Amino acid sequence: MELILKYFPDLSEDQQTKFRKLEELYKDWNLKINVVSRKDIDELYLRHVLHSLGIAKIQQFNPGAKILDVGTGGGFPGIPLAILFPETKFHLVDSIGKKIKVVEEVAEGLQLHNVKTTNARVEEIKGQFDFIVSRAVAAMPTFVHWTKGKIAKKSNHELKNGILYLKGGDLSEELQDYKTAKIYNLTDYFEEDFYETKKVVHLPLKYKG
Ligand SMILES: C[S@@+](CC[C@H](N)C(=O)[O-])C[C@H]1O[C@@H](n2cnc3c(N)ncnc32)[C@H](O)[C@@H]1O
Repeated sequence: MELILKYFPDLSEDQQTKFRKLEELYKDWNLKINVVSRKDIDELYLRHVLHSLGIAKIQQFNPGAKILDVGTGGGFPGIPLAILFPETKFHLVDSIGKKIKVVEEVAEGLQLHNVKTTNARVEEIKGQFDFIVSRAVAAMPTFVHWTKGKIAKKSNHELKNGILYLKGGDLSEELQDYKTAKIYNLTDYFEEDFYETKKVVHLPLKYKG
């Protein structure tokens, strides 16, 4: 938890309580349904919470904005971001029912009223969003295909509406068709090592009316 405060020192008491409680909830749920690997659960704050919050160093979400987390798994990056931006609406989607069950329970346990969950493939999700966030789900071409038409036209954020994706490795081949993609290195914002996933890719997408 100290790790979160090191980079996000202005958290309210309520946000701090939620971030603290999150560990207990995940440890409990992980005994029943394995959503976070055993090694990772001991490093929950570094590998999952702080890592997810890396997106917030690139873009602060506005109150009322709508964010879609595709392939959220156990709730990453969506749950930590929903604690950090309580006035922003998060829709967390995963195609595996038992993972969404854990996310629902965690969101309820933390009383995160800004989180909605759906057990479905993202291709089936209707509606439009300011940003689509994700980590470790699919290569960019597949991801762009799945999320086509889901970006809202009106933008009032610093970055253009689009995808914010936590990624690692050499992305040159994967991003070769996306000239407008910009890569941010998490090492510019954090001293900690995020293992293989050290980048946030911002891909602005063409607006749809
Ligand atoms: C490797 S896990 C990553 C989970 C989480 N984002 C994280 O980083 O901890 C990938 C997740 O994407 C989900 N997924 C894959 N394709 C999907 C699709 N088309 N729609 C929704 N979820 C999908 C899988 O069910 C799985 O839970």
